[in-house]
Amino acid sequence: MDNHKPHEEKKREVRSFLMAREPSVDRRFRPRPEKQQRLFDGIRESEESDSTENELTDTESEYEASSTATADNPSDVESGPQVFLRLRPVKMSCKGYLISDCGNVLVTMNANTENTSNNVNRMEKHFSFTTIFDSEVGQRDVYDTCVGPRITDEECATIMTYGTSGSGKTYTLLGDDVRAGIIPRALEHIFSMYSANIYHEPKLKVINECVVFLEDDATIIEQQIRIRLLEMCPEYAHHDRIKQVIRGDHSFKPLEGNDYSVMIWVSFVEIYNELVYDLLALPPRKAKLGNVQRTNLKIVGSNGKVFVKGLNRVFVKSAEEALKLLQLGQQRSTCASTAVNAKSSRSHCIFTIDVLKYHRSGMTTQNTYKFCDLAGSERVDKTGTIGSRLREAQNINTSLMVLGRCLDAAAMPSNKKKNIPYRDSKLTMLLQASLLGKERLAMIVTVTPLDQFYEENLNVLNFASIAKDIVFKQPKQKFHSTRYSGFIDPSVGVISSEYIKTLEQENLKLRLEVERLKYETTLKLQLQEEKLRKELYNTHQEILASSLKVVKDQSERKLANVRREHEAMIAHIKRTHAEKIEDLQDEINELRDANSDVEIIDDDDEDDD
Ligand SMILES: Nc1ncnc2c1ncn2[C@@H]1O[C@H](COP(=O)(O)OP(=O)(O)OP(=O)(O)O)[C@@H](O)[C@H]1O
Repeated sequence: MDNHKPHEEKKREVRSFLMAREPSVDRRFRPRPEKQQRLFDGIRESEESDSTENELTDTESEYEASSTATADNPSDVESGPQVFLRLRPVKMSCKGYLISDCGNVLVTMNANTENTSNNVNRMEKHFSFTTIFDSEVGQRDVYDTCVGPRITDEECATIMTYGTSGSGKTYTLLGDDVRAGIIPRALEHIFSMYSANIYHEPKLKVINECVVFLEDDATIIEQQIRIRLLEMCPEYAHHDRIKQVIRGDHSFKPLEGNDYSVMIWVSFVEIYNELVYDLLALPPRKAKLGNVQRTNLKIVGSNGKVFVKGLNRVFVKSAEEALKLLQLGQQRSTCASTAVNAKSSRSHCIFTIDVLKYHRSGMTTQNTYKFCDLAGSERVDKTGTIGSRLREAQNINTSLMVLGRCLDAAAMPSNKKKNIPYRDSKLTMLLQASLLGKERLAMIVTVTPLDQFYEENLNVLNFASIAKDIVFKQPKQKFHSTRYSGFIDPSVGVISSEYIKTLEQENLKLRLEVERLKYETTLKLQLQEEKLRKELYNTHQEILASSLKVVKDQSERKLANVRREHEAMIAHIKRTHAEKIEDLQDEINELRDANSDVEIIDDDDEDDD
């Protein structure tokens, strides 16, 4: 149970460690307030009756100020981010870190001058948390305290792990093959909770932070993307065992009711050296896993919504599929061996689970769970980091510093609130919704309780203390209006008479609509037929007229030719006959002449006789 009450403005003024300070800066020249103030004035007011008052004067103020003030109103704390502390198991216990008797305050003190660069850090400090998980606390309890209630209550939440390199951030989120982390548990929890109403087709999708209904061809494409990515995933041999372990650890209850359908999508994004990459990007066909071309994606802000443009959201049907994709993304993320962690994450990674719940009323609620594995803060001077590791570390530290500034601005009392500098880093841009209090924010701070990390741990704890002071309004649930009647399966569970009535009305409406459409279609067809017939007749007439004309012309031409030929022939025959007549006349004349000669000769012959 938490004991804080973030109400007094004075509380912030008495702090001496709000931000992690660069030890090399000479603090003597820092600007100081003109009016000197006694450090614990604000605390004494609320602690008048406290008998331990005098013992408090040589410690830092954080714990006293908040713990005493908040005991009477714990509900106030619930409205801010929850900040948990998890201590990594170490071989040798270290006296510098102690958990107070009340169980939610970490007391640090280090007399060893080698581990601290200034006197302030050597002082005893008290840091309070929502809950502290000692090194013996297992993954199950961490999940049940930090994440489980958010999922059971169906609240959007961002869960981020923050700490020095090697302190167990990735372990807390992912776990190992035996001790599942909070993400596998969350996936099992979600799929168990909605098991009866999981819809196995990607019909609704969040695109640019809006819920969109997918047509059949888009649904097929989404299924193909899902199958292709799953084919690339490494075989997750331990899944069955992990599933059994998780089910043994928790008893997730299915939600009651059947008047909704649920579709679940996952996405995985990496911020490396201030560039944003999609860890679930689909490679071009034939490209191997290692050859995936990484494209830097843009973060877009529109109408108060911030999203990564072109980020692949993948539809999943089971916790196993989602885990496979998580592993695939994990393989693609940037990690390297450093002085403190053999497999150190060199980037910030955000794994997002979107639960789209379509209600029969036509409303869709969107619950988003973001799991953010922040890269470890690092003292580059101590670890001797060089080259590309140094550049990574500088980028990591810068974005964490901006996150700290955002938390600091968000923690300001409302009358002193400044603009929160979200835009100063990609990480804070993406976490804007949770930093504004629109989504629940839980921060799991991981610490390796060893002397050698004392100063880094103090920075981390200071950072956490800022987050603890933020007060948010109650987060709102995201609603979308999307109509699609295909989701509800009436065969599931008991059907209410109201539901049947709605369906009958819907049915009647649809029948009438079908009749109306039929009538309209028939009318349209008839009109079209008539028009076509007319067009056909006209065309036919035109063709007939033109062919008639052609035939007429041709026959006239032929007739004229025949006539000419006949006339020529008659003339020729006439000429021939005239010539023949002339010849015959000539013959007749000759014969006549000859006959006249023969008569004369006969006369002479008679005389001779
Ligand atoms: N609570 C824990 N219980 C058991 N082992 C742990 C715990 N915390 C961390 N470890 C182990 O410590 C090692 C480093 O942890 P992890 O990789 O999670 O660190 P990290 O904080 O993510 O570091 P980095 O920022 O460099 O990526 C891992 O081998 C992990 O198994």
